[in-house]
Amino acid sequence: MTGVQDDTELARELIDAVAVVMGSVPGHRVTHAKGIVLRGTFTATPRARELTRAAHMQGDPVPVTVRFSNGAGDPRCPDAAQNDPRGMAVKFALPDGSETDLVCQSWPVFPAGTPRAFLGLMRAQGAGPEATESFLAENPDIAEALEAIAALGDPPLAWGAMAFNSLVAYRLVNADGVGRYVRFRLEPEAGVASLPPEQQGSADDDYLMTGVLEQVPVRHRLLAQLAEDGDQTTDASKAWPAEREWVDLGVVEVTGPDTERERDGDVLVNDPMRVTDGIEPSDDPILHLRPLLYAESVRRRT
Ligand code: HEM
Repeated sequence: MTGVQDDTELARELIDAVAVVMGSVPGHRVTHAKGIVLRGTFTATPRARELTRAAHMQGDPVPVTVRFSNGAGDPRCPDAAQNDPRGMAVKFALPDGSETDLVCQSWPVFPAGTPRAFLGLMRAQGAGPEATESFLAENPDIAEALEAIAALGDPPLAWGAMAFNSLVAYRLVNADGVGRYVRFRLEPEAGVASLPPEQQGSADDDYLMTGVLEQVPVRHRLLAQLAEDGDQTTDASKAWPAEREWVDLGVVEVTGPDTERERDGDVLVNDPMRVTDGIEPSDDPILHLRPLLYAESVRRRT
């Protein structure tokens, strides 16, 4: 049995281990240290409100704050880094003044299904290639997830050419109280494209962050993959069968730079457990630990 104390300790251990692997720099986010905060709108499709009664899914446009980020812990990491878990976090401003967050990353699956398994991987990677090799030999599921991750085309051509996944599942609940488990994906309207290999060596260190300001408006469709009865909803390291239906919930349109957040001591936190009525967290243990992980990161960066 685990308690709040155990989870807080686990979060601290995990942050310590991740900081080594991700090259974290004190005073900055432990991961996803380099990013750009933008603003825009989200407009839901009619299909969205059939699945959820969430306020931003009823069809009227709502303002959003979007942060695109590299995954590394170093705020100076070059944007053309390989194998980086990049992020797109969307904060929706709801009509009642509250917020709901969607936190997605570029990997197709998470490497491990539980916080302890991920801690094992981080400690092995932190110890070096030999330790990693024997850890992966003992954990074939994690080795398999890492293969799926390595197959991703990285780095992207632009933020508007990359797809991002929630990986963890949520339950959408509609006005009749009918619930359905989903995983979210933000799919670029312009299509997915990688930076051509011949440009990777010469790309500007900030080409993603500065490029997006010239490319706005940038649009991502918010898709929901529908689970079917019997699909597991607590292990983000396992993809659902490819034939599961994808539903178009609406469009996130980024229109320009945000001029308010992260100034004068403002702390922007995107929390995957901050969800409004009509969206419920699944029982995924990684999802439930993330507020503690992110709070520990905030302690170290503020
Ligand atoms: C489904 C799995 C996960 C996804 C999709 C995900 C995605 C993200 C994204 C997109 C951000 C940037 C948020 C922003 O721009 O404000 C972020 C932040 C962060 N993530 Fe995760 N993450 C996941 C799991 C984890 C795990 C297991 C750890 C373990 C240490 C972790 C550690 C962090 C930390 C330390 C931050 C910085 C938090 C802050 O200072 O605000 N994440 N994550």
